[in-house]
Amino acid sequence: MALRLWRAEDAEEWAYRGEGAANLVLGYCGSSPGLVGKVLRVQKVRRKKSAAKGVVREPGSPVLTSHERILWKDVDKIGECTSKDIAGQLYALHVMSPLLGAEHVDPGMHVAVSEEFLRSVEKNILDNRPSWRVDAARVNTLCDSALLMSDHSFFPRGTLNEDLCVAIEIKPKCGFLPFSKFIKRETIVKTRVTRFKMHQVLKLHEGQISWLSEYDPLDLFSGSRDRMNQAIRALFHCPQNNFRVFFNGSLVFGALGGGMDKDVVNDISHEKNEAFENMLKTVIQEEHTQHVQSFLELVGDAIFNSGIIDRLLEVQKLDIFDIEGAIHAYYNIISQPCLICQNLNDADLLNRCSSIHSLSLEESLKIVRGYLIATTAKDCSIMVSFRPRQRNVTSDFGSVFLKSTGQTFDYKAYFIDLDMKHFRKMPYYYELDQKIVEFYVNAESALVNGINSACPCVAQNYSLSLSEC
Ligand SMILES: O=P(O)(O)O[C@@H]1[C@@H](OP(=O)(O)O)[C@H](OP(=O)(O)O)[C@H](O)[C@H](OP(=O)(O)O)[C@H]1OP(=O)(O)O
Ligand SMILES: Nc1ncnc2c1ncn2[C@@H]1O[C@H](COP(=O)(O)OP(=O)(O)OP(=O)(O)O)[C@@H](O)[C@H]1O
Ligand SMILES: [Zn+2]
Repeated sequence: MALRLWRAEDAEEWAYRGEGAANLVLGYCGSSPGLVGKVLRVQKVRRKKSAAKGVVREPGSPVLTSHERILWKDVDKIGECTSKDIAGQLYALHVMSPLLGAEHVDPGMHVAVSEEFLRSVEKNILDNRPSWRVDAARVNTLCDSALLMSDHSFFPRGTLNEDLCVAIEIKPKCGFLPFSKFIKRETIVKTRVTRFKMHQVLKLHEGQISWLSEYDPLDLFSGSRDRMNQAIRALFHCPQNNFRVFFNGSLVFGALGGGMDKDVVNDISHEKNEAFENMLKTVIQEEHTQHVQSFLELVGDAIFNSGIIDRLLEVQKLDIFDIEGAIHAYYNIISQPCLICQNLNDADLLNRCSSIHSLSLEESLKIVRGYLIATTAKDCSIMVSFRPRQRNVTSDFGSVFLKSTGQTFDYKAYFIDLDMKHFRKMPYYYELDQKIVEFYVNAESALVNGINSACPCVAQNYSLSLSEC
């Protein structure tokens, strides 16, 4: 089945499921037994190429650049890969899965697809895609393969209650504060305010969001059940591209296509979304009207019990030096003068950074590898699926007991989007980091100096949260 080339007529069996910046995901709606319960992840290509986001590659040439082949030389066969899907699959399998736990990762398998299949898919799903995603990128119809993976919004077939499954998706982002000695005095705020919080302010200013989220990744990663539940409630309140809920594979809460869904904020005690409300009533046997609270409690408990978030934090922390340290190792690897050191005027810091420049190539590679792996872990998502457990039926899945209703649920937790982050993006990562921090520091001091001197969009949303810093 997997080796057969998929043709235009096969496209009808695939429905739009979602997308991020780089890939589009389709859910299988046909009846072929080998494909039921699968999703297909197809690559997109940006309509406008930017220096940071992509390079044009000759067909048949290796996917990895020469520096990336050195960086990932220990990953079997990845250097020779001429297909992005295969390279991505090898990276998820050999780099991310051992770190995050094979039981939480499905690296998928690649399947051969024809150009006509991809063209038909693109045409069929066009109306389901958010328009800003359509404007930004289209299906890469020149790809000859795609990635077939388990659909994490379902439980595997052949089990009871197979048509009742709720799944949540969380993009947790970075869950710790950096403490690297390479962080400049001007950006030291990074050691006390999360990247997520600072980035929100820039996103608001740039019109990517309309509200500042109160979600604090430090709560989700805290290891405290109460703080985790608080994080889940904040995600529910303002989901942006960080929280979604699916019922039997269909989105019932949050924004489709990774959209920021600009104007959505939700009230836990007064749910207005009918599809979500109906789903909750089907699944949560709550006599009162506390369905949302009970559901969020269930999500928090399952994530807490699974330990998945602790695993993720460990991998994120492979970013030991922060981008302000790792960038120097990048310049060692490309054997070029360090543009960061050239512009530093703090003698002590310069001295510390020069210690990185005297490291060996192997040590520099280790720093950048750690940084890039951590970047994947800071950008991936987790999907947790639930179904009510049948009485007296044994189950291979984890279980979570919902105190407020006395129900027991099976759950399973998986990571998605474990793509390799590109070495050539290191200078971009540095620039974005500085931009986020600089904007936040300016917004903060403008607010301290008086609300009127701050940019109006930030002032409106931001004055409340400033006191927390
Ligand atoms: O840089 P960040 O933290 O904004 O993360 C980017 C994400 O933005 P977010 O802030 O989560 O909305 C961004 O997500 P959206 O497109 O905003 O949904 C991508 O995941 C991007 O990854 P890539 O370009 O596909 O490799 C992400 O870029 P990487 O930094 O992970 O490469
Ligand atoms: N295995 C899966 N099962 C069910 N749904 C999935 C699966 N993989 C992805 N999805 C859905 O498709 C969406 C897009 O997938 P994914 O995050 O892999 O895209 P991406 O382009 O790599 O994202 P990013 O913008 O972070 O780079 C996800 O947000 C999720 O809703
Ligand atoms: Zn340097």
